Amino acid sequence: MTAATPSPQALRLGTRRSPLAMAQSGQVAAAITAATGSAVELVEVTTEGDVSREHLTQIGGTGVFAAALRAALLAGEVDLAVHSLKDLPTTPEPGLTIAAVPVRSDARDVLVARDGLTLGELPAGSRLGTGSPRRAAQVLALGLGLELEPVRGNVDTRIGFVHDGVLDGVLLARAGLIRLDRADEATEVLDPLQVLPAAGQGALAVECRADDTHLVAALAALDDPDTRAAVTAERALLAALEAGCTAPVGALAEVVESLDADGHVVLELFLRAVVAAPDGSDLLRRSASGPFDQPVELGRTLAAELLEDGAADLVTHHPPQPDPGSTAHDPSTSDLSNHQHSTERVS
Ligand SMILES: NCc1[nH]cc(CCC(=O)O)c1CC(=O)O
Repeated sequence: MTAATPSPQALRLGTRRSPLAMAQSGQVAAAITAATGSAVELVEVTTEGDVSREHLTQIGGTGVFAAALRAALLAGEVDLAVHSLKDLPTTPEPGLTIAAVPVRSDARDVLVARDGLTLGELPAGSRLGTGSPRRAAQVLALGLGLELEPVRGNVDTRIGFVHDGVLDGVLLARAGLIRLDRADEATEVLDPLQVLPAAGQGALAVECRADDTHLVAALAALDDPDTRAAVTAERALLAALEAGCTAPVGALAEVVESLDADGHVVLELFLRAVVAAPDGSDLLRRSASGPFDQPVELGRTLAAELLEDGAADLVTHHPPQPDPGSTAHDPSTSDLSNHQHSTERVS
C-alpha cells in the first residue's frame, strides 16, 4: 500500500507505517471513497511504539500506538485515523469521536506453527511466541506443557521466528493475517471456547474530531451497528475490570436472535469473557446475554460477576505456600510472568 498522491481537497488519513496499519488504513480509505466519493490520502504518523525496540510492556503498552495518531488529529495535521480497536484505550479522548466501527473481520486468534502443526500436535516443551499475556495465559491453561516466550515486532517478523526455527510457533490475530492476505499461513484457528480474543479484536475504529460534523456524518456510512454493539459490550467489560484487576482478559460478544415473551424474534448480545492468572493456573469464565441496545450494561454486569467470582485476585495468584523461611523460587514470578504482570494490556 502506498500513499495516495497528495491533493489539497483530499481527506488526510493518519496512519502508522507498519504493513498492517497501512493495509487497514488503505482498506478503510477505499471504503470511504466508495461510500462518499471523497479522495483520501494516507499520511504517515510515527508512533513511539513503532520506533522503540523496548518490549511493549516497558514503554507503556497498548496506548502508545493510538496516542500519536490522536495527537495528530487534535493538532489538525490529519482529518481521520484508523485504529485497531483492541489497541485503543477504553477511555474516550476529549475532542475526538469514533465516527465509524466498520464490519468486523474474524475476531479469533490463530497459531502459525512449524510443519503445519496444531496446539494439540506440538510436543510438550515446544516454544510459542506471543506478546500477549491474554494469549499466553489461556494457552498455558490448556495444560499441554507448551512454553510461552514474549515476542514483539510486526506480523512478518513474528512469523519469521517460526520460519527461521527460533520458535516452534507464534500466536496472532486472524484479522491481521486476513488484512495482509496471509490467512492461509495459520496452522490452526483457535476456538474461542479455549482462547477468547481481546476485546475489540478484529474490529477497527475510524476516529475524527468531534466538531468535524460533515466528516462525522459522512463516516457514518461505514458504521456497522452489530459490530459497534458487540465491541461496546466487550470494551465496557474491559473498562470495568481494569478498574479493579490487572489480570489478562478475553472477551467476545456476538449478536444473536432470541424470542421475547410474545414469541417475537429480537436481537440480543451474547457476551463471553475470561479472566486468567498470567501463568494459566486459574481461569474464570462467564457469559451473559442482554438487549442489543444495552451493550454497556451487559459488559458492566458481566464484569461485576467476574469480580464477585474473584477476578481481582487472579493476578496475585499464590501457589501453595512454601515452608516458612524458605526462599524457594516461585514459578509464578519467572521472567515471563513478570512481563505479564504489567498493568498495560497488549492485545
Ligand atoms: N497488538 C497488535 C495488533 N493490533 C491489531 C492486530 C490484528 C488485527 C486486529 O486484531 O484487529 C494486531 C496483531 C496481532 O495481534 O496479531
